[in-house]
Amino acid sequence: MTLRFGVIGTGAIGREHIKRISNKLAGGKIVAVTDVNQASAQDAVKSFELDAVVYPNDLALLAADNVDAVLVTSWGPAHEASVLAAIEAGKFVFVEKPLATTAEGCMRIVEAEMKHGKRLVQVGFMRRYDSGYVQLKEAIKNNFIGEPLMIRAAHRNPEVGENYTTDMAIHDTLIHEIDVLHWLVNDDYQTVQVAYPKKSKHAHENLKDPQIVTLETKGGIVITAEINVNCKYGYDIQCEVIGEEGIVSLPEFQSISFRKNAMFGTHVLMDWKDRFIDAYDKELQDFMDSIKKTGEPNGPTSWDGYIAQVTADAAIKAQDSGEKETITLQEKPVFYSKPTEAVNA
Ligand SMILES: NC(=O)C1=CN([C@@H]2O[C@H](COP(=O)(O)OP(=O)(O)OC[C@H]3O[C@@H](n4cnc5c(N)ncnc54)[C@H](O)[C@@H]3O)[C@@H](O)[C@H]2O)C=CC1
Ligand SMILES: O=C1[C@@H](O)[C@H](O)[C@@H](O)[C@H](O)[C@H]1O
Repeated sequence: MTLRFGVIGTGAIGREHIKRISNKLAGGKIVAVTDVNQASAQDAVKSFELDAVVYPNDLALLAADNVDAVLVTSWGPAHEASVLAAIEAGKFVFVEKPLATTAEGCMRIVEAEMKHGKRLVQVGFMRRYDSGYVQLKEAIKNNFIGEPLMIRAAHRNPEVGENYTTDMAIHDTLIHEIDVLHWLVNDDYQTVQVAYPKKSKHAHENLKDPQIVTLETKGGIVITAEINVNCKYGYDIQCEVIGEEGIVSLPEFQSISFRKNAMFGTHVLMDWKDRFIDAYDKELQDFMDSIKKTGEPNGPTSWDGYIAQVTADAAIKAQDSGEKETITLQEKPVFYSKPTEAVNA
């Protein structure tokens, strides 16, 4: 069975996912596309030689009988409405982060999905599929370093545009650490605080960069995450878990080493699209395979999207207050507690 996809949003990541579903992965086909910028949707069909219909909007696309699943890859503020409409239409949804831009919006999706009665939605938190993070999780689970005590993480981009604002460091960038780090240690967040070191001369006038975010988990683990989006030298993701008996670290992205001009070194990636390329492939392949196998997606859930948004909201509050802010989650519904495959365990 081929899963027939409609794509809502044919910008940067929408096109990346169109390419991988059409040319690389097994079991999916793009049959419909839409974008508020209709020229972009038409261009995607032409550029990727898709046998797909261009629809004027998400609702028209969702009404098409031959669409089994949608990729929601539009701008964050548009996600909630498209995801709710897709659930209403009974279609499977792969939605890029954020699930919705408010915790209330995420909760509306959670409630709609529970009302539907089975899982339809997977959120694009692809790091859970990255082999480095998977190895870290295995090591922690197997007690290789004893109880984890601290995590040091960094999310560095070479540069960002003028439209990148201080709060985006949380809801656009840190959101990946927010999701993957509590999953890594199987714990919940309790508090968050944000500090601003000396500002980089490369940060534009209204952007506070870098930022240091400190998260404490209920189990007492202290996480410090550096967000540094003008680091200049590359796209660099770091994670080190310090345990009672040892330390485990995220592997560096593999690249040849070189000896040249009196230097020994290795290359650092510049583009986020390359760093997690395997993880993007795996998350979408898993989305298709698990739907075919079990009738439900297996990856990060709407509840995971809700956790990320509540935590991001508290972190944004902490950016303004300078105080330690409490992270208060509602109780996890049984609906999202059933055991799933490894990635979500
Ligand atoms: N998982 C990851 O690593 C990444 C996730 N993202 C997320 O993916 C989403 C898209 O990001 P990009 O592709 O970088 O943005 P983009 O700006 O390149 O593309 C977004 C597209 O959505 C379209 N759009 C906006 N509202 C729409 C609506 N209501 N209906 C249909 N189309 C609509 C825009 O016209 C644009 O073509 C964002 O939520 C972003 O946070 C982006 C990059 C990486
Ligand atoms: O989601 C993403 C982008 O929005 C963001 O701009 C990058 O910094 C992230 O690492 C990437 O994964």
